[in-house]
Amino acid sequence: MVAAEPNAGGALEFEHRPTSDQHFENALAKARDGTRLAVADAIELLTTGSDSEGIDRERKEQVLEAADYRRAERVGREVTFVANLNNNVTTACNTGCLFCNFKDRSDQFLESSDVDHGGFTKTPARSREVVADAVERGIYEVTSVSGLHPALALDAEHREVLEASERGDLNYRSPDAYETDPGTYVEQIEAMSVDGVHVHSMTPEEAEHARRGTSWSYDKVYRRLVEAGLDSAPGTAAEILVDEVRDVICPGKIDTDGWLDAMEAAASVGLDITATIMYGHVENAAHRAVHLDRVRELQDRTGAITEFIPLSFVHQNTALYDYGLVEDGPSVHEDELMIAVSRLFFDNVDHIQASWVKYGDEQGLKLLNAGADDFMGTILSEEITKRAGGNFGEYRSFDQYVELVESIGRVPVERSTDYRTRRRIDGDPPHGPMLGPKADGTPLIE
Ligand SMILES: C[S@@+](CC[C@H](N)C(=O)[O-])C[C@H]1O[C@@H](n2cnc3c(N)ncnc32)[C@H](O)[C@@H]1O
Ligand SMILES: Nc1c(NC[C@H](O)[C@H](O)[C@H](O)CO)[nH]c(=O)[nH]c1=O
Ligand SMILES: N[C@@H](Cc1ccc(O)cc1)C(=O)O
Ligand code: SF4
Repeated sequence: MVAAEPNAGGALEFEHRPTSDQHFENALAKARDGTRLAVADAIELLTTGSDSEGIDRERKEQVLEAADYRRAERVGREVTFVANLNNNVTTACNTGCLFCNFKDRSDQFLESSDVDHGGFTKTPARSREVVADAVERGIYEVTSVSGLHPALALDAEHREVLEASERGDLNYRSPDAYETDPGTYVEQIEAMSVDGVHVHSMTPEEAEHARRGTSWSYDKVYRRLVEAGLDSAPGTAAEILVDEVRDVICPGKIDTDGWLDAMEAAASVGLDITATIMYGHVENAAHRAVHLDRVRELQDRTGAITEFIPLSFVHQNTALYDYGLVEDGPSVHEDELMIAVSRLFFDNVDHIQASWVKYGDEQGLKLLNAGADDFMGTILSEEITKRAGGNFGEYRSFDQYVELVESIGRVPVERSTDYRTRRRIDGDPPHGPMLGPKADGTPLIE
């Protein structure tokens, strides 16, 4: 046995408790034979049995083995990755999520401020330069998620509504007040759409910011963004899709139903979406299990989720840690079980990602033998994890990818964001991307 989950509810009194009337052995049998798992089964598997404290090593290995078997059966031996760039537009954000150290309070960005905050805002022209440089080097996807800068509006029409509003509660301020103008979401998406690059952007929280002060539907917002060049939407801002947890860690964010509505709207206008869970803070295994169930139902309704991405909470520089609400992030055992149970629970999502920026190489490889089959992308730049205290780096070369994937006897495969195009990588190094319009096999990083 190993130590109990460090933050399993802690001092917080939650309605959802990590117990069930299912038995671990029954849940494992269901998982092995591919029967659709219930929330109670997921609780048993995530806790290796809710009737005893701590994680049982032998049972954990049984769960990981079942997940590895399911992965092989479902997607085979390929491990995929994408040649992408991460371009965060701004760190200005007043939402105040207690797990996030990416953000800087927006008044520090005012023309009149002389505070040195270390954050940044990019104009659409600057975003275009950054993306154009990376496209020239061979990337074909840009992921862009940002703080909810008060000057950001969906488009010119939205800006007019916000400028005219007498309401003081809209988290809006004219761009002229700031040192750097981020433009509108539409301008940013248009700017980042360089030479057919796939633009992966606009989380549900950003979509909400892009309609504040109006009665516009999420459909309308995503439709407008698709016109501007948006190709798919990231399912971050999910955190834990149970409101009693959101009330603690991100009280300023949209609630569970809001997140689900926004994702469903993105899917309804034809966008692929991803889904995430950020785990290992104040929540317990029951919350994780309910979260998986809500995402699985969303996928039953939409079929639009290309991959599920567990995001291991990085605790070091966060308010949750400073306030003593958590002592740590998730343990290695919790990370492994989160990946494995995601694979076993999702009979309707093909791909489970091991995010190297969160887990590092060594553990990332282990997770590829515990249910995961995707190893993220090259990203080239990273601020969210780094600012929270993570230290697994900011970029990856294709040569590194090939070496890592082959070291565990699997097949390295370059993929497009939507997984519809794939290329097996073999032959001698140096390796570089081949799938994008300007990708000619030249290594991104030498
Ligand atoms: C920083 S936000 C940026 C986009 C937008 N502001 C939003 O909240 O949707 C993107 C995601 O990063 C993840 N994140 C932030 N801080 C983190 C941390 N300390 N550890 C792990 N993931 C974190 C969260 O899942 C969050 O939804
Ligand atoms: N593209 C992926 C990323 N990109 C980096 C994120 O934007 C972010 O900085 C970080 O993950 C913070 O939560 N990250 C992934 O984990 N997976 C991706 O596919
Ligand atoms: N790119 C991934 C994961 C991700 C994106 C942004 C993040 O801040 C964190 C994770 C997605 O599609 O959702
Ligand atoms: S997670 Fe997003 S909304 Fe929350 S504080 Fe960070 S940047 Fe702002």
